[in-house]
Amino acid sequence: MTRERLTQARRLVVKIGSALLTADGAGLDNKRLAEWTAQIATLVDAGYEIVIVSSGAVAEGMSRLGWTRRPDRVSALQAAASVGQAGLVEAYSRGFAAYDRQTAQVLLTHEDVADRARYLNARRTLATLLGLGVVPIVNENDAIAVDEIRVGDNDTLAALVVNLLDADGLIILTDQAGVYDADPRQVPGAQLIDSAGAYDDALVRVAGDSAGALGRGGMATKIRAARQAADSGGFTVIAHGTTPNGLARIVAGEALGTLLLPPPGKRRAARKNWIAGQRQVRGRVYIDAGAAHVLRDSGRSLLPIGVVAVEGDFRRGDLVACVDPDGRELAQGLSNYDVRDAHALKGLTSQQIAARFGPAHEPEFIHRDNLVMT
Ligand SMILES: Nc1ncnc2c1ncn2[C@@H]1O[C@H](COP(=O)(O)OP(=O)(O)O)[C@@H](O)[C@H]1O
Ligand SMILES: N[C@@H](CCC(=O)OP(=O)(O)O)C(=O)O
Repeated sequence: MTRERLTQARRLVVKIGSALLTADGAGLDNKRLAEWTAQIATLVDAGYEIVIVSSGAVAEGMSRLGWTRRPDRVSALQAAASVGQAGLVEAYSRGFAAYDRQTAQVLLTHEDVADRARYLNARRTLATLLGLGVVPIVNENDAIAVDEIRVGDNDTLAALVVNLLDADGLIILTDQAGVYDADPRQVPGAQLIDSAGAYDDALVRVAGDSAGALGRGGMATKIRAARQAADSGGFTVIAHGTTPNGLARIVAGEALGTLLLPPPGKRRAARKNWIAGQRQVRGRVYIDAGAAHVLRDSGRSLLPIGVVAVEGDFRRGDLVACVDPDGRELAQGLSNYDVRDAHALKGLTSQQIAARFGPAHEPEFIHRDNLVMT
């Protein structure tokens, strides 16, 4: 029954991890890659819109450069990624050319989804490519991404693309048949989970964060990605990438891999997804019990009168966290004030603000459209 919704999906993000793509440090596994391109080309011919989020740049670069050990130095990793990315896209475009399909390389950093204008640009470009019947191949722009602007792992990047494009679902192909009730590499008798709610607490306990030698996040980032995809109403299937004709079978509703479903009725507005996808919190806003109550229960804006203290260095439009009187983070949102104004305005009523600072000041500290509960 739950698998039925997969048969209605049309726009999909398919994430292929390093663990699968690279034959144990010996460069790209071209045979597997040919199988995925064949499957995806067939689905696109049948009317599906598919974005591939592909890892493997670092691993392929290492192989091309003759390195056997993953370097620790960031600059060496970035060099390997730039060498390998060229090989990666070459391999995909060769694969799809056999089916008369064009591919496009789209390299993103966190800044491309954090900055509103760049986010909208990325969305428009990807949507235009899909409209043209092109298969976008997305990866993180590892050559220039340093920690501060990095998404960090491609499971999360793929979920961001799901949110960006309002995709119906995410299929994460990896080197395990799905999510087990314990890490199958550590626990031999572990049982495969057929389906679960993306937000089920039990999932977090079963997912170790140990990745393979080439992967980055292990199962923990995949579960987090499923939650992020669920926030825009998308399902996630985590499945083994070498199952014959696996993608077509998954979208036909066959019980392959683990299906993680969004909670019923959950579909956050694209703008709120964008806020939730932000990583860099620039400040903290301590709110009183009354403000915590209206934020939690009535979905209203945060007004300065409910703010007790502020800290951090933020400007208007930056992301700040709202902390309740018990010290728990309750929400995140985009501040209407910079930190100096915030200090001056905290605790004041809207009338006091208008009287002291003139009507130009926005009455909300964070408008409810720019606020996401955490
Ligand atoms: N509960 C679990 N179920 C399945 N795999 C798990 C689980 N917990 C941890 N893992 C590990 O996660 C690994 C996959 O993550 P990773 O190596 O990052 O792959 P990829 O490169 O495909 O992202 C598996 O090989 C497995 O050892
Ligand atoms: N962007 C990196 C991969 C990062 C990553 O998340 O890897 P993985 O966990 O294997 O999907 C690369 O192309 O090498």
